[in-house]
Amino acid sequence: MKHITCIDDLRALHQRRVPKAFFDYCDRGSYAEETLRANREDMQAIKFRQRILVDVSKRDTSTTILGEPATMPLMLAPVGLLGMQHGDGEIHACRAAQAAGIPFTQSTMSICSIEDIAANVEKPFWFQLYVMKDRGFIKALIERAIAAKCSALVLTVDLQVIGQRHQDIKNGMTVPPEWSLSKLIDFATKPAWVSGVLQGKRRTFGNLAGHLKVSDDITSLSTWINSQFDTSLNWNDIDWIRSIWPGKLVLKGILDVEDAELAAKTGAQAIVVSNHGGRQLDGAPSSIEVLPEIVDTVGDKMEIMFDGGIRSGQDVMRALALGAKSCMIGRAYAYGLGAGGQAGVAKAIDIIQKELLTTMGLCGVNRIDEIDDHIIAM
Ligand SMILES: Cc1cc2nc3c(=O)[nH]c(=O)nc-3n(C[C@H](O)[C@H](O)[C@H](O)COP(=O)(O)O)c2cc1C
Repeated sequence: MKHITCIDDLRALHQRRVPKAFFDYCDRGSYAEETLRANREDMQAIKFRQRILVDVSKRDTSTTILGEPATMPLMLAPVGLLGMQHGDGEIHACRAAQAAGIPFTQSTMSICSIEDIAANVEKPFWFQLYVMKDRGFIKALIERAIAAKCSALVLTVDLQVIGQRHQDIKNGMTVPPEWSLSKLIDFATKPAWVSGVLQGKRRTFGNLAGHLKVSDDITSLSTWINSQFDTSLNWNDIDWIRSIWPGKLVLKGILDVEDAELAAKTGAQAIVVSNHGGRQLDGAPSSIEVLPEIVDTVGDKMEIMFDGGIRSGQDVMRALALGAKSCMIGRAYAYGLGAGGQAGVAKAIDIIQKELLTTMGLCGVNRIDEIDDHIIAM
């Protein structure tokens, strides 16, 4: 990994090492990808004030996230199917996060189960929940997260209806998965990926397999999932979740100031300002565009987390400057996982931390809590 100097390098390596269908699943967005692009373009439009001759010899990225110490204001976002980017991907990503001293969030749609991860890592991790129609299964899933000592529940609220990703359909990432000669040839040219995934514990949805009345193969479980997204889900259901989950609750997928105000009344400790990485409502604003207004409205009532378009420490600095307390990365670490397993995720985190430290120095700040909009060039 010596010649890997930035997240784009990890992305290029991921693209070379992992079959196209899985790389595209990670990389692309919904419909015309306007929101996916806006996440990056609006981020890059924010410019820093370069400050000089400030003593920046005591720079430190440490902070707290949900009241727990963290080495930097960064978390690994829930990303589905990590175990298809690299065998046992969820375990590798969680280990890298814990070694770096930051939280890892497991997706409901992961390949490893909650129990697989808990048995293979040293510290508690966060669990992300999609609420399905089968409330008996969801209750049991929350109870499994409690039993595994997960330290926060991240309830994703922006996926009642699924945005279409054209490229997934073209690549046969469908239910049932489509097999073509070109796909088989693609797999055959990625032997390291194939052997890694074959050596992994599972090749299906680990949190679902063995817990439903349908068969455990990926096609049956995908069909079940597609029939289970609950379009009737609403604010009242949060009380039901809170009656089962006693711990810290984070609502992920808030993009509108009115929703942020409603979220602040639920008793959740935090929200993630997010548009699901441009994978859901295409034409929605970028997360960074709406962040300041949401911070102004509810920033004193709950912890504001941010995601969408972060590919560098500079981007973390931008989100913090606009009021986020911490940031999640999705693709940035998934590229690392596809590029090189646990070492690749560790590299992604290390790149972002070093960039953040340097950017702090060049903007004349030493501590995370000194970062605010005074570092932005207006
Ligand atoms: C491949 C992929 C799968 C994802 N799966 C989930 C998921 O299972 N649950 C969830 O809440 N968010 C999911 N997300 C959204 C991420 O948690 C996060 O909001 C998004 O990736 C942030 O944008 P970024 O990729 O630009 O950092 C996924 C994102 C990607 C790229």
